[in-house]
Amino acid sequence: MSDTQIATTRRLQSSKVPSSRIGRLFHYGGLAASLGYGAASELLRRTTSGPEDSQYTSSLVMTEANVSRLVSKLSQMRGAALKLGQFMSIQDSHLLPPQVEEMFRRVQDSAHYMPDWQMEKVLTSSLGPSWSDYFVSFDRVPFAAASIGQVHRAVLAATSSPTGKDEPVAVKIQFPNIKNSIESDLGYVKLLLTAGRLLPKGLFLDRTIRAMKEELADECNYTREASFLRKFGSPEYLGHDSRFKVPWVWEGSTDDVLVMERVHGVSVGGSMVDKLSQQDRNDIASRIIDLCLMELFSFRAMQTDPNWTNFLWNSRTRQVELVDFGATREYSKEFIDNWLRLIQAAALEDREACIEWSLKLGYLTGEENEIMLNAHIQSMQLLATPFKVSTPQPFAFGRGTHWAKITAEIRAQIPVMLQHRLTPPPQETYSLNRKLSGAFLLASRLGASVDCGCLWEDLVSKYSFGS
Ligand SMILES: Nc1ncnc2c1ncn2[C@@H]1O[C@H](COP(=O)(O)OP(=O)(O)OP(=O)(O)O)[C@@H](O)[C@H]1O
Repeated sequence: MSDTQIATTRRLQSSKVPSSRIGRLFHYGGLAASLGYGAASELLRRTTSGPEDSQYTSSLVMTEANVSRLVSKLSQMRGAALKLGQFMSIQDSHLLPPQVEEMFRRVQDSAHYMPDWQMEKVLTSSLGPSWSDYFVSFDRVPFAAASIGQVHRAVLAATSSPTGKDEPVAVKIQFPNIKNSIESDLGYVKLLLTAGRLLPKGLFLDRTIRAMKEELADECNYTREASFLRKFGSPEYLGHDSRFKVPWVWEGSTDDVLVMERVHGVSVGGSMVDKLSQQDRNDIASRIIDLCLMELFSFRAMQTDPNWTNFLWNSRTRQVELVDFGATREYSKEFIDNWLRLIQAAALEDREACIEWSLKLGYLTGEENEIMLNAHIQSMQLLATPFKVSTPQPFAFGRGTHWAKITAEIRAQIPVMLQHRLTPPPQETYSLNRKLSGAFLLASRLGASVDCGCLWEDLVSKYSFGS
């Protein structure tokens, strides 16, 4: 097959990543012009003004042509633009109007990759002109493209590999200059999205964008990612836990090129789900929720991107293989102590304690009205439902279950909180909520039943508060 054929079958497109500031400015500027800026503003205002707005369901939504233009431009810009799509589509799903969600979903699906000469340039400057000597073979067409990089199949030569044998590896190569463009890209994307005055105030978009900026800067540092891969693979973390597999990292990896053991499982959220037995689905979901709890309360370091493609099921080894540690965050002991107290209070339906720990965490200022207090407490209690003593176990996720009703109820609280919120949620909760809701969503996708009460009890009984 030719490169083009391969790219087509994989839904990847080759296109030069605009790497200069001027180049990027030109791309965004051109996009705004092609959409007709005034029309775009009005369009976006109407489609992002939220469910309370009567125009929310209005027929004046983004036209198919405009959606396609945005999708293709944002996909080509990659970096911040694509990340924003991911961030919003996971974190704020059901908050954004369906057309905007659909746009982000399409941006996420339509990845591009660097042309060969640009990839060669990154590899040469990062690993040196003889970079290919490290490999027995190297597939020059990537098999996966992502927000800030692309991933190639290769075989690491025995002389370089940590096992002393030729080893199949995945080589993640970062797009050039991505890290230098974060700030300006996010600015342009925000401008395009909000066109000045558009999103509901409680979204605290500036705050969300600041959180994203920090996360993106971390994700552009593959050396940081490599250190978390090593940490999670160590015996103190998951090294001895046979339920999981964490790839090893080649020591020659750099800030821009990450070479790691290639794993062979398939995404747990994809179409393979239909082929799994109910027992396996329950087991996989249980492992993923347990992993979430271990990351939070035991490691205090969490891989916060709950994208399904980051959990791979290997039916031969019967392990959940974990990839993408770029979005790993660490949390202070104080934050985790307080957050655990809050969830415990919510699980016990103790309103006063819920307020107390929410104040400590900075969720509330103490000046909130009753409407906000009730919405906040109710949503925390709903979120804690799987862990409540009174909840029958195993807890069923998925369509038509109690959990489906709960998520609808949590969703109903969002516009209320957006309207009455006095302070943005604590910074840590952006990534934490994203991961937790992602894990529950995955359990729902798997239609799994999980004994969450047992997982929770086990955790609480082992946890020690304080330093
Ligand atoms: N070690 C590996 N073995 C096999 N496949 C891998 C490996 N690492 C990454 N991949 C594949 O490459 C894809 C993208 O990798 P990864 O998620 O690490 O990149 P990313 O830039 O952080 O992407 P995103 O921002 O979309 O999460 C993964 O979803 C997976 O399909």
